[in-house]
Amino acid sequence: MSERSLPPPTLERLPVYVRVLDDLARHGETTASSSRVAELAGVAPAQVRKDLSRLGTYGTRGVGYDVADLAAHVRRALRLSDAHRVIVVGAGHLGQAVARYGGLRARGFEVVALTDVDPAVVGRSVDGVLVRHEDDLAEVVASTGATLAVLAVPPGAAQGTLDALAAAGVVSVLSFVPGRLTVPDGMAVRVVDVAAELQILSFYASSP
Ligand SMILES: NC(=O)c1ccc[n+]([C@@H]2O[C@H](COP(=O)([O-])OP(=O)(O)OC[C@H]3O[C@@H](n4cnc5c(N)ncnc54)[C@H](O)[C@@H]3O)[C@@H](O)[C@H]2O)c1
Repeated sequence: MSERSLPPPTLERLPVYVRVLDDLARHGETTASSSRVAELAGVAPAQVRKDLSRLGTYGTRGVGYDVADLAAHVRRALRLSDAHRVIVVGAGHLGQAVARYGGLRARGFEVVALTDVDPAVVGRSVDGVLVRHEDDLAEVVASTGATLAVLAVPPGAAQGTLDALAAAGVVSVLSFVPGRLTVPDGMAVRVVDVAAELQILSFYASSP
């Protein structure tokens, strides 16, 4: 199976495997069985074997997987071997928090610019990264080589900025904006709706 056509649930488990394998490597473990990876990832061992076989990786019977090789393989499947340059669109509360989050760089994502329309923030720097005017988006994408964007604008500005990102050549967007978006052709958008997630949790938190 081509990595382009991995089932979404498998794709969503891959970052968990990367974290688990990195932890094992940090603790000096060079090989790991599927059961060990499964235990640390909170997934069934058969599921781990199935996910990894979809990437064309198979452990050695009685030995397991080579931790470093497997981590490199999963990273390649996630295209994490290349450093990804990220633009944050909307330099408000959330956009600035994302740009300051050191965990992104640690995982291979470099925030290369923020954009905004508010003259109060355009020209400022957030953790050493310049806030550019949204009107310059195409030039910012071209000059930085960014392929990913984080969308953190008010809902009313979301569709326009998403379309502008597509026109500028950005192919993957993580959106924090609640509500429906029409995804331009050829673009992948993942939406994190914090309030909706909390609403789901409220179902578990309250007694009927
Ligand atoms: N703050 C949170 O905890 C949180 C949580 C979940 C979701 N969200 C959502 O994330 C988005 C951002 O939230 P926030 O709290 O950072 O808002 P914010 O008002 O602090 O920031 C939004 C920024 O977007 C800028 N902006 C407006 N139009 C723009 C455009 N066309 N191009 C570029 N920038 C533009 C504004 O000038 C502002 O700086 C909102 O849609 C919000 O609903 C926020």
